[in-house]
Amino acid sequence: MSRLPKIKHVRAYVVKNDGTGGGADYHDQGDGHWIDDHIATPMAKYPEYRQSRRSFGINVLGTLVVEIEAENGVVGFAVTTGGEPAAYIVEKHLARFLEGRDPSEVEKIWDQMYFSTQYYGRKGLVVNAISGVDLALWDLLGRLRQEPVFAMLGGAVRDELTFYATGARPDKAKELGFIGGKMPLHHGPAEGEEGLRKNLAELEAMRNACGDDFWLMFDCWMALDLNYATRLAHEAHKLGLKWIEEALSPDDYWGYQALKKRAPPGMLVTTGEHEATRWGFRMLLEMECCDIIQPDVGWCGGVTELIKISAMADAKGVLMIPHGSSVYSYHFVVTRHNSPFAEFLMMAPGADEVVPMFHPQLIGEPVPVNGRLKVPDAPGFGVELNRDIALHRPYAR
Ligand SMILES: C[C@H](O)[C@H](O)CC(=O)C(=O)O
Ligand SMILES: [Mg+2]
Repeated sequence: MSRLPKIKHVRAYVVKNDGTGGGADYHDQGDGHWIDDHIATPMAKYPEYRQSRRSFGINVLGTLVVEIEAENGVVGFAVTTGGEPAAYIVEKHLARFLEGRDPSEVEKIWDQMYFSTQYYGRKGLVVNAISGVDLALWDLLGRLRQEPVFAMLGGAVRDELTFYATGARPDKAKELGFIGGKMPLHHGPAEGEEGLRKNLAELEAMRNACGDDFWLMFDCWMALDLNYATRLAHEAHKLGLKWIEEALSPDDYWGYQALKKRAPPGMLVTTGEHEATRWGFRMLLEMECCDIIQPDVGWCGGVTELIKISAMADAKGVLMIPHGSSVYSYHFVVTRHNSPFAEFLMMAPGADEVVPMFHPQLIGEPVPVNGRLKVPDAPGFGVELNRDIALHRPYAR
């Protein structure tokens, strides 16, 4: 019988979205940032949406902040994306499954959040909102038990994390001590042979700058078709590309299955950052779509669901390297043998220095030094909410 204080209140906030918000909505950056500089996307077939992802609304949702307060005044919180629509779902629908309940009932609460929203949810925004609540609940539980989340997940299996960096400057990432650099693919199929040549020229330039042994990867952000992805994989293999990421639509399980068969031996096919729940990842795993799954813990269902996803991948001999998500993934990665390294998203505009991934929303957010990080052992996820940022609670009850 748990002796924890009951949950008193759930609150959902949004952070003002003005194109310079950053934080958990890391695509919400100002002009001149590498993350919005002609990156290949499924919208790039429309020339007017090719140069900037903000032009088609990549940052329209903004950040969601969920706070869960226990009867004794202890507050757990989490940040993720989803903004105002997710805040509505949290306050108007999900909060009822937490308030008045024991915070240790994570499984039952998750089950009720998921199945009560299944008729309009299952993936995307709704599971994003569920993830935010689940992460805040784990944070609260850690604070109440005075334990870091990684300890509640079974404890660390290694002393520190090692990171690859995602950004437009793998050469800088190498200097900064990362084990690899994942570059955004800049040109999609609509830019034809010339675009393909430019993609390969960028890879070649980075290969020359980084040397033969440094990992280089392409992040294709769902932009390609099977034929283009297969051609890119074979040409890039000659330049030592380690993996081709999220080449196709997340719904195209059949395409991923074919790509994995067609990719050159030794090149890894990775995907999953826009996939959700044990059922979505079961499709990727059973259909043998990829070599690495990349769930985002703030989008795939939270820690409670990541436990199940990770176990399935482990049993299949597939690595799980979560997408971005800062401390929320670090606490998980350090506890699992099939997550041997982690991703760090370079949020400096030029991708040339290490800055906190979710700045300015988290206080005390740890960053890798020389590509390495010891996960802090403060209670919960070990970070505090920056109360100096403008938080807005649109659906206060
Ligand atoms: C660089 C990618 O287009 C995206 O912004 C981030 C991502 O997919 C990743 O970190 O992985
Ligand atoms: Mg990616």
